[in-house]
Amino acid sequence: MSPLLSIENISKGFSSSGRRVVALDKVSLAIAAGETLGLVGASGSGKSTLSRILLRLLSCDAGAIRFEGEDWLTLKGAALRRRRARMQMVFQDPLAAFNPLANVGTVLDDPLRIHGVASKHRRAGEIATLLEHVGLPAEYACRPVRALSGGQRQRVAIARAIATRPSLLVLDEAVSALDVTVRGRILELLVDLQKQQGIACLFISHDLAVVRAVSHRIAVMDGGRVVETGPAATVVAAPQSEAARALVAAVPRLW
Ligand SMILES: Nc1ncnc2c1ncn2[C@@H]1O[C@H](COP(=O)(O)OP(=O)(O)OP(=O)(O)O)[C@@H](O)[C@H]1O
Repeated sequence: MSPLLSIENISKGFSSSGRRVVALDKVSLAIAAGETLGLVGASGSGKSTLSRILLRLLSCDAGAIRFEGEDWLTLKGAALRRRRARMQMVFQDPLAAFNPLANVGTVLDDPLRIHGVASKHRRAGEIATLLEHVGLPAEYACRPVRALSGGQRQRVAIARAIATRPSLLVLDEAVSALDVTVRGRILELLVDLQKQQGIACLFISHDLAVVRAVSHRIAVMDGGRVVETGPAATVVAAPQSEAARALVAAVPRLW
């Protein structure tokens, strides 16, 4: 069976102060339907560049991406907008993605309306269900986003991401700004959602402990390349690359 997502030989360079920086060098990865792939690497290894290319926020120099059987990088206009419903994202700072003056109900109503997920009279019920999925009471729909805690905002960001019934969530440092207890709860929520709804996830973080908590497989990036891929437990217990060994050594007490 072909994977849900396949990233094939993606390369990207930047020119910075007259110097050429190779951010990605022939990166290839695949994610099966319902699978969580953790993408981990030190700062500057190329993780965010890859996620921006995947989300069509940045173009690449070479390579191809297939998503749900389509050539993802050549999709344009209305076709791309339609297909975006199937690949949603959660970033580190949800306030940057929301209108902070909006209330939670509006934040969740937008994707339901824009992508035609639910008719007008069904949308309030759909919003209540989304809030329930992420562990928030239905009355939170009336609260302004800016009045929520960081963890609650990230729950709303996750609810918004799953509103369009995606097959893939891209989570880029999605729990990095949260304190340890809240982070643990959000990770539990993501694992539960992934199990209940079978959504595949690309979970990007510099923190191996966080990636290990949610991922089936882990890919390790270093200097713009994927240097190791394997089952999460194997990569953590027996890292093969220098980069993976360094990441494991950074969290020694966990295993
Ligand atoms: N717009 C840009 N202009 C110039 N260089 C860039 C640009 N964006 C990224 N880079 C460089 O590309 C490389 C990869 O950066 P990237 O942000 O993808 O890494 P990262 O693994 O996500 O790091 P971090 O965890 O710190 O965000 C780095 O050397 C970075 O300096």
